[in-house]
Amino acid sequence: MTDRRIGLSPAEVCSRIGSAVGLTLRAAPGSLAGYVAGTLLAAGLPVATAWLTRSVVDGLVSGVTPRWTAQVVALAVVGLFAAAVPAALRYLHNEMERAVALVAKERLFTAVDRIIGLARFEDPAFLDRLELADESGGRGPNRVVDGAFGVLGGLLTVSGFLGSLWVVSPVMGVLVLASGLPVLAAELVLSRRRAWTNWEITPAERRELFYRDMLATEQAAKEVRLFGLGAFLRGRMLRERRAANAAQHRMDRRELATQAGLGLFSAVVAGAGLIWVARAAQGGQHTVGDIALFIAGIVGVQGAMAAVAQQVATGHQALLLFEHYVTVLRAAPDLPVAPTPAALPALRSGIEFRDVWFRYTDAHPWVLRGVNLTVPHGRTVALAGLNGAGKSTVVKLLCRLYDPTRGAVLWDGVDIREVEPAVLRTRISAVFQDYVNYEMTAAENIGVGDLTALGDPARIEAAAHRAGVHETLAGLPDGYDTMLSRRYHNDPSTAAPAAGVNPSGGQRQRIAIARAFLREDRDLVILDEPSAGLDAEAEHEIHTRLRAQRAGLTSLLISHRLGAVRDAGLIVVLSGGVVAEQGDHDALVAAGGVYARLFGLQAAGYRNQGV
Ligand SMILES: Nc1ncnc2c1ncn2[C@@H]1O[C@H](COP(=O)(O)OP(=O)(O)OP(=O)(O)O)[C@@H](O)[C@H]1O
Repeated sequence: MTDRRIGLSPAEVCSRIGSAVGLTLRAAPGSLAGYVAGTLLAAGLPVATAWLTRSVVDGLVSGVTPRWTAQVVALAVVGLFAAAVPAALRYLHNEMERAVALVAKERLFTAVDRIIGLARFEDPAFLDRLELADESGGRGPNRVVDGAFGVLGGLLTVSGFLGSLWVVSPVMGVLVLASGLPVLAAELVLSRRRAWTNWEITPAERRELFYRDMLATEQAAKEVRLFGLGAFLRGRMLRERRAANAAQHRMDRRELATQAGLGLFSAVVAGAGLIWVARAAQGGQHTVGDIALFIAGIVGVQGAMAAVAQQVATGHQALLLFEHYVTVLRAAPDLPVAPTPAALPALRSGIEFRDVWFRYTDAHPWVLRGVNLTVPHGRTVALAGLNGAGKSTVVKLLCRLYDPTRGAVLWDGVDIREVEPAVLRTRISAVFQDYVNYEMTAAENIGVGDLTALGDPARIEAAAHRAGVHETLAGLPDGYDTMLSRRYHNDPSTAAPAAGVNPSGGQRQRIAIARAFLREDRDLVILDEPSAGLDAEAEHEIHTRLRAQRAGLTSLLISHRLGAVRDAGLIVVLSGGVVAEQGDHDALVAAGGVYARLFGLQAAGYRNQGV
């Protein structure tokens, strides 16, 4: 996924055009049919105008007949179509664009949802590609369709006008056609360059978005104001914009120079042709109608050739961008999936880390260096250790958000890599250290823990009760339907939408715990710092509830407050990437190691405060 190549082989071009047309056909078949018919009709209209003009002009010179009158009427009808078709095409185009964008987004984010682990979301090149895929998936297919049928229509116009030129001078026809080839080649080079520029500026544009968020979101507003970061962040944001602008400016200059050169070249060819035909007409070789036809022909061929080149370039650029979309859609799984996944019966014996080594990438240091650890069925294991010891990493490996670099995580002896990741995850309930605050209603914030509970207020309230947050949520302006965000209204269509609220840190933590309570029937409960933001009373209360909740369940508890872990049947201390100590509280205190030192420090802190 980190491939930054820009370019497609002819086979890839055909396959991508097929994908884009297929996507459009599926999303908007009626609009596509109308658009193709309209494009081809629009292509024939200028040629029909030129030929009819010639006949009308010659008819005027030679005398008015009923046939001449019919030609005048036909010219007027063609004019009517010429006026109406572009507007109809624009309408159909917009219809197609909206329909295709919807289907493309659905497919893109279904593919993103299939990503098993987290590593891809930490790969800047993938994130750049995803950004372009989202952008090009919406408009890309339409541009490819525009390009493909625009080229077809353009070629139709070119051949029609070539016929006109041929009548007057075959040599001139060939010359004008040949003069279009450099235009086509130059436009192709430009389109490739523009696609590269888009790829090149995406990192700057993503960083610009980051600074924009820092400047305009409530989460960052406190620190930005207190630390006076506004000008600093604004400067950084504008620096990224300037870098992107500079790349686009270079591209625009290149395009301007190329197109000015091409325009001059076309003008010279057209001027030479005009002088030649005017001289020939003076010599009596051509009629007035011939001259009119020649002028329309040369302008038409050059205009249509330029339009074809432009369409080829736009289509080519759209294809190159569309490639990002196709690449994300067809990406190989980020973590290996077993061809025939093993069944995952209810946990009976326990979960084992067997000689697990792990680093986030080859460029990162080892976090775990041969961890051997067992979480026995029906028991609570507490994980302790200093900041950065690897406790949350153990949690991520358990949920298979990464695979061990070496060694294995076994569920009743079955390597979790052999199991369907979605099945494994249905067996786990978790409160992550960096749990999510969903900008949704209170009920939804809890209900996302188990989507089957979303329409079941009784279940949601029961979970909130147990997390000790029911009174708070029931007392909100709209009860459980209150939006837990002040950035969005719940229902903006109502005359006075209820105000959203920002829960306190501890309330949010209780909501995250309620979410985990919804999944109480799972085999494994993971609690990574579940009470870090709670006051002492709430912490005591929550731990009592969690203890009751965990009774008989298999659980992994991480907490820096060692008072909260002392009751765990087994306490495991991670240090230096290995299990440095393990045992129950008394054994570890007696051993006088890392745990005893940390516990002693915390206990002394409380004693010194006279508690
Ligand atoms: N996604 C990541 N990519 C690279 N390194 C990471 C990533 N996540 C964590 N690390 C590194 O791995 C090490 C272990 O981190 P981890 O979060 O597992 O520690 P922890 O024991 O949970 O710490 P804490 O007590 O501070 O929560 C740290 O050095 C951290 O910088």
